[in-house]
Amino acid sequence: MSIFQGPVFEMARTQFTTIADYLGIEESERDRLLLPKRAIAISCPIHLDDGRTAVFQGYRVQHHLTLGPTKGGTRFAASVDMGEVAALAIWMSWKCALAGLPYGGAKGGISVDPVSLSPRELEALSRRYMQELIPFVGPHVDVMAPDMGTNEQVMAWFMDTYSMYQGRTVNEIVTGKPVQSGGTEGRREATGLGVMHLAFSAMQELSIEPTKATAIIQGFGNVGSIAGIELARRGVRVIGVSDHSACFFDVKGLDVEAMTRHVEARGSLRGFPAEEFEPGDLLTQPCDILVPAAMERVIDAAKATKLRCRILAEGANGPTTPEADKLLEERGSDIFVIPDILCNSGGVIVSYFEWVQDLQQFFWGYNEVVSRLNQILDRSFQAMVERSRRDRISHRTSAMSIGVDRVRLAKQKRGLFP
Ligand SMILES: NC(=O)C1=CN([C@@H]2O[C@H](COP(=O)(O)OP(=O)(O)OC[C@H]3O[C@@H](n4cnc5c(N)ncnc54)[C@H](O)[C@@H]3O)[C@@H](O)[C@H]2O)C=CC1
Ligand SMILES: O=C(O)CCC(=O)C(=O)O
Repeated sequence: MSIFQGPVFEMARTQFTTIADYLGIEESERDRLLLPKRAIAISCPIHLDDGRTAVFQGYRVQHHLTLGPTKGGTRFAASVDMGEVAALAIWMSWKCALAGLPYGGAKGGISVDPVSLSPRELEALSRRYMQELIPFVGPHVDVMAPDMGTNEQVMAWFMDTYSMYQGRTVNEIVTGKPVQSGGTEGRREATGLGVMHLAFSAMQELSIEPTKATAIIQGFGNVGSIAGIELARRGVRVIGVSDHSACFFDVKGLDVEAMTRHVEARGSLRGFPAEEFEPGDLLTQPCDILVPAAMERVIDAAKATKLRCRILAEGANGPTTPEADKLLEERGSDIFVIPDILCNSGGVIVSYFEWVQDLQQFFWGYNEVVSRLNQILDRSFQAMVERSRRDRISHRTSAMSIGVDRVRLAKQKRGLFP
């Protein structure tokens, strides 16, 4: 029985089969491309504040080693298991290849609700996780970054733990660190900035005037809040916002800056002074730009038939199931999908810039980071749109096939040890 199980892994497998069929990849080559090279499971014991010892299950999956080190975020969430992490690592591979980054994909995480831990327990768990993974990571082996439930502070603890072990500061071991500790300008904002930039590219394609456009955002953490702020700053009316604790909808527009301040002060949107809305109905309200920026699989077949957005900007990884994808394709071109591996690629692109700066000990300014980020996003967006038009395929099939093809060609050129 495979160690990679569950609906999220099955989704990554189904998507890959669609791409492999489209690219005409032989059956014999498919497992080599899809199955992760390394999958590590660890147990992380820590002392809780009440004196008890608790053991948390952690994972790290490194998908392929063909193009360079592996790269990807670390997720702290109750849902984390080997299957979910493996799917996310596979998606990282196609994402990095689409952006032209010299990485294979990786992802890791701990099965824990980080909100249930005290600050001291969170630090202990973060440090223990990195410590257990020291034999399997390195600046030229596998480079972690933030994902759901982790942030700049967790990255600083990872870097410090690894550096103490090495006896010197090794900034390049993780990205997404605070600027004060070897991080880059722009990484904290990068994923949300990329979502906004690509939503603007899509609006241009559809001749939508941004100052007349509306947006709905599900998930108000790093990705969702920054995407919301950046859209609003450029004149888009954000009419719907939710997180795990509360949901708001107002056609007149919501004050996303005030919402961000509320989350910074209180940890979530709970208690924000506005009228609450039924979260189950948020994604299907009419809007120009819909940004799922929380969990996987929130747009299933039932939701797909009811979506009333013009642009689906996938800030989250894997928000749309393959069944929903089929239905969206059947609806023709009425929804412009910006698939996750493109839409949220701003994060890993600026992580790449951070790694390069750390290796060189030579740091860039914010404008340089954003300008280089936009260049890569524009190149990927154009490549996706052109291939999709040329071969009459969906944006997801187009974007993923560019990524898969690049990994496959690199593997073919390197050959197999006889
Ligand atoms: N942080 C990054 O740089 C990147 C993140 N992503 C993806 O973006 C998504 C969000 O990640 P982050 O913003 O970093 O995480 P985060 O931990 O900063 O925020 C997650 C947000 O989702 C909300 N949420 C959780 N369950 C929800 C539910 N059932 N309904 C509505 N909201 C819910 C949380 O309350 C929180 O506001 C994930 O899919 C992640 O893999 C993708 C690329 C890069
Ligand atoms: O910044 C990175 O290295 C990875 C970010 C990430 O986890 C993702 O793109 O899903």
